[in-house]
Formats: sequence, C-alpha cells, structure tokens
Amino acid sequence: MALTTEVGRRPPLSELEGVPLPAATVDNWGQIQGFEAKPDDLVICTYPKSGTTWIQEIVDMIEQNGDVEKCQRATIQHRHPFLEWARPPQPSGVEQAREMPSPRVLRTHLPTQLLPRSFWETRCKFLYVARNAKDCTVSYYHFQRMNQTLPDPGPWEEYLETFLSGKVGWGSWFEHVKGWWEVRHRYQILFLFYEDLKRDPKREIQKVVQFLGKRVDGPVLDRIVQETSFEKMKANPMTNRSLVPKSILDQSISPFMRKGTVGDWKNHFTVAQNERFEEIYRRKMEGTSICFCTEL
Ligand SMILES: Nc1ncnc2c1ncn2[C@@H]1O[C@H](COP(=O)(O)OS(=O)(=O)O)[C@@H](OP(=O)(O)O)[C@H]1O
Repeated sequence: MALTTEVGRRPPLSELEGVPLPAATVDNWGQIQGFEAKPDDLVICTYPKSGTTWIQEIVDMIEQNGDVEKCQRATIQHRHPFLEWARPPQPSGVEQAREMPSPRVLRTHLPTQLLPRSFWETRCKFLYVARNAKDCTVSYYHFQRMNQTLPDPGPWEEYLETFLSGKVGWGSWFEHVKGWWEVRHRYQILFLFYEDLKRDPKREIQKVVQFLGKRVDGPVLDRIVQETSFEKMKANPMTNRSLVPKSILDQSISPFMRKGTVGDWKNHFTVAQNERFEEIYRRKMEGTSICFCTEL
C-alpha cells in the first residue's frame, strides 16, 4: 500500500537560504559548497529552461572543432557534470567533476549567492545564458508537468503565481538574472541571451568561440550553427533526453525539446495575466539595466 503511494508521489522541494532546491541537492550541500574549482574551468550558468542544453552543445561542438561524431560520445547531461546533481548511489555532480580531466566544462543553475566560493576565487570563466521571464515561465511549467522528480505544477494560472513568487526550483528568476548581471564585469563572464541566439546564432556562437580563445574556420562555424539548431537537437538522442527513463522525464506529457521559440508565452498568458506579470516585473526589475526582448 505505502509503496504504491510512494511511487506516484512527486518529492517536494527543500530550501537553502530561502532558495527552493531539490532535497537531494540540499542534503549534499556540504560537498557542493566545498567544491574545488580550477582556474581553467568553464562554468555554464543558467536559470532553468533558459537554453542550458543548447549552449552546452554549442560549447562542445566548438571544443570538438565541429566534429559531430565526437559530440555523440555521451548524452549531453553526461558530458558536462551538473554541480547540483545528487542521486545516490550514482556519483554526484561534484564527484563526476572531480574525476574529469582538465580543462573541465561544468554546469549549474545556482544563483550567485549560492555558488561555491572557490569559483569566484579561482576567477575561472563563466558563460551565462538568460531567457526572457515569460517564455521561461512557460517552458518551466511544461517541464514540471513532465519531470517526475519536480513538484506537479498544477494548473497554469496557479503555476504562474508560483513562478512569480520564486517558489520554484532554483528560486526567483528575477534574483537569478539580476545577480549574474550585476557581477558580469567583475569576473570573466560572457553574458548571452537566448533571444539573441535565436535571432543570430552565427554571431552569438562567434562570441563564444572568441571567449573560449578558440579559432574555427568558416565551414566549421556553419556546421556548428546547423547542428545546434532546434530541429537537429530535437532529433538527436544525445541532446533530446529521449534516453532518460520515462519514470523521470515523461516525454509523452511534454517533450524536453518542446518548441524552442521566442514568444510562446503569447499562447499561454491571458491579457489580465500579462498585465499582472508586467506590473510585478517592473517592480522587481526596477533599477537594473538588463533588457530582454519577448518577441522576435
Ligand atoms: N537548439 C535549440 N534552439 C532553441 N531552443 C532550444 C534548443 N535546445 C533546447 N532549446 C529549448 O530550451 C529549453 C530548455 O532549456 P534548458 O536546456 O535550459 O533546460 S534545463 O534547465 O536544462 O532543463 C526548451 O524550451 P521550450 O521549447 O520553450 O520549452 C528547449 O526546447
């Protein structure tokens, strides 16, 4: 009896310094906090659903000089250890990173105030990708519907309030984005926008190439643009999460590679919801110079 109930239940989030996080991440916090960064680490930082997988594939394609076969060596989630990953008895993200040869590419959704200190001290490189709040809300909503390890989002109108109050995994979008934006000139941070990547992928990928101190020739750059398109990544089992068991990601509810567009929020927000969102947005983003576009 009890087992049946356990299987069907979504685990609630835990909290750390007011930021909701998966309970296993909080339980493993000692290990995460004590993580030893290295000066040649590259850290991909994002708020959830902002283009993490996309930028990971771009970075890997650049590192492999456009060699598609080499990027097929493992699923995207196994190529770059996720710092907060903790699912005993599997090796945690920290343990995976420790085993990895340098130079390492790591990934995290942590807000600046929770990032382990060694990252700031070693002054390694950070690649931050931000996505406009409205599309992020929509993408996160569908992700929570299908991700059996996160709380059930409930109906859309309820989820919108949960998102606005920051009671979702990794906390408030507003605080996350503002936090990373504020430190972007103090550290080696390349700050990118999902919407710019959509509008002009070639230009944005060139920025990444330069930031990584690499050189790629024209045809290779064109191949990277092509192979990291939404359509290609949606069809690629190494990037589309189709190899993740259905008990974790149920893609019959919503695919991981869902739409990959700018402006899908218009298919979800009512006029009233949009007005309320904008009002809260204005208040929470007051005083910051960061600017997003919500349609192309
Ligand atoms: N190549 C490419 N082009 C455009 N858009 C892309 C691409 N790859 C992933 N995506 C879209 O990014 C959303 C998933 O974000 P993340 O990868 O950050 O998700 S996660 O936090 O790691 O779970 C999710 O957005 P939505 O489709 O709006 O839900 C993905 O479809």
